[in-house]
Amino acid sequence: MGTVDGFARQVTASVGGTGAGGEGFITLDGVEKVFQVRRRTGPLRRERREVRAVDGISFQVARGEMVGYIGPNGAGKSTTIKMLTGILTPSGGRLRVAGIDPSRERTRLAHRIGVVFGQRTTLWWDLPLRDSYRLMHRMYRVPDRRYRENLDRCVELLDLGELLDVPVRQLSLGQRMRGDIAAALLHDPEVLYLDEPTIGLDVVSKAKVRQFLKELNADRGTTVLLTTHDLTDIEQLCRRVMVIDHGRLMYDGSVAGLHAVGESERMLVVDLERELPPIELASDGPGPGSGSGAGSAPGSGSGAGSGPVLRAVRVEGVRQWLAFPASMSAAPLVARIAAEYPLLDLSVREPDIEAVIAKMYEAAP
Ligand SMILES: Nc1ncnc2c1ncn2[C@@H]1O[C@H](COP(=O)(O)OP(=O)(O)OP(=O)(O)O)[C@@H](O)[C@H]1O
Repeated sequence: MGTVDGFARQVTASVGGTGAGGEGFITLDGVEKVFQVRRRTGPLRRERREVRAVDGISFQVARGEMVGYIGPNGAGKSTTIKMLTGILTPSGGRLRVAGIDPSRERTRLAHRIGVVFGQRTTLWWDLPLRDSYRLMHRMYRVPDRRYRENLDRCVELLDLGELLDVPVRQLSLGQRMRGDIAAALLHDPEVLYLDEPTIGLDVVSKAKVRQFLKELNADRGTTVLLTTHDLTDIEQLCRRVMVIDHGRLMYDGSVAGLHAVGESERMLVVDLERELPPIELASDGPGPGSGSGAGSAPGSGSGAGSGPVLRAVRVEGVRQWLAFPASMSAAPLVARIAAEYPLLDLSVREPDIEAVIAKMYEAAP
């Protein structure tokens, strides 16, 4: 752990984006959460054990920021969010959201925050969406006009028109998620916590949710803290990302910086017109097979002087998996491949969070 701690200090110091001085809109200062758990160790014996779910985390988020909060399973993400909503009380440290201590003034804070837990719904299972929203209107005492405006906006942007009279239990996961996001926004919260908002969604639903969040943040200046296992969510939505592992902040900085620190790789998966030797492209020159049309057979050489920036790591018939540094833009590589190889189809795969974090550990001094 010592090495990793040293590494964490190094990356947060060098790439960190918390900004010194002043109080953030969301501020955590040495926040801890320790759970006491009992475990049966024999027929009559029970052992008490401490789980340090959050272990001294400090960061600040400015008003209007959209920040990714990522980490492997059990890292402490949900526990942090629960403390930020006031559901859980920290065991130590100081925490403020919009100047409010969440666990002490949970009700007051509730009017200023919205929460979406992707794995659970805040909607009433047997009621149509419209009725759940009416109940929330009353609960949060949202002025009528404001409520109607917010509802109309969410219905339009989240494409909920056809679904308002459908009981929640009959909605698909993607429809329910959009319904939940609308529910979290009816009272105009200044902060939105999203815990896995795209989990289990298909590509189209994910795109809808992401587009909506982008617009929400841009138009309304809503501060967003986003927890996800999908790095594409982070790539598309957040300029800043924090990584936690074992309850500690491992990294706080840009998404590109995360890839650089973790030396992670993205993958282009290409389908070619015919089987070819493994593709390799050098960073500073035309790829192999220049002048090749569909009829030529490009070789696997690379430009002089530098190593390959993209290389095939797997070949199966006409399909090749081409790895390249995740900090690089895929666009110029795609253009080169399309120009130089007989390309039929192509997709980009993002590295998963576990792989990026594993690389961070490997890279730790
Ligand atoms: N109520 C609880 N009682 C005891 N331990 C808990 C409790 N809630 C969480 N933990 C433990 O705290 C640690 C962090 O859990 P948490 O749910 O915050 O992780 P996470 O990063 O959100 O994980 P995931 O990505 O799997 O949702 C885990 O070891 C978990 O088992």
